[in-house]
Amino acid sequence: MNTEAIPKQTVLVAVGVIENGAGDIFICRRGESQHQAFKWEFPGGKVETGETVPQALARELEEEIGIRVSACAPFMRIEHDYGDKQVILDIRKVTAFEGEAHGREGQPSRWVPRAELHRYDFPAANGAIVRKLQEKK
Ligand SMILES: Nc1nc2c([nH]c(=O)n2[C@H]2C[C@H](O)[C@@H](COP(=O)(O)OP(=O)(O)OP(=O)(O)O)O2)c(=O)[nH]1
Ligand SMILES: [Mg+2]
Repeated sequence: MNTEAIPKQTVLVAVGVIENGAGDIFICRRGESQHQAFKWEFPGGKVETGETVPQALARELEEEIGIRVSACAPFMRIEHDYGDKQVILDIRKVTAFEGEAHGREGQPSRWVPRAELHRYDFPAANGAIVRKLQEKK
């Protein structure tokens, strides 16, 4: 069978960049059974059928880190091919939320100063996000 002819699985992912009053960014570590296991990530997840990206982001951030998003704005969009999986990351800046962000599924999580983000091992697709967050304004 010619496997090259089979279209790769492509997933649309809603990703949240969450900042606190001190300018730190919230990140989580992916679990062992997940794609890109043990990498650090900006929380988020797959957009389900019938959902908009902001709806998916609000649902995922409630499920994964226990916050309620009241406003978000487009930040950037990245397409990346991991070989086994192709992802489209629709990254949104969370501009207003309620609740205390925490790893609600037992995953390690922390607030990190922007200037330290590059020290964390993120999935390959995230390089551009980290660079944009660290650009001098
Ligand atoms: N959430 C998130 N996913 C990312 C980032 N960078 C990156 O390449 N990804 C990839 C990894 C996964 O292939 C995909 C996200 O899927 P996910 O595993 O978070 O999806 P989900 O929350 O619906 O999780 P699951 O129930 O399927 O485990 O996007 C990132 O910063 N955050
Ligand atoms: Mg997820």
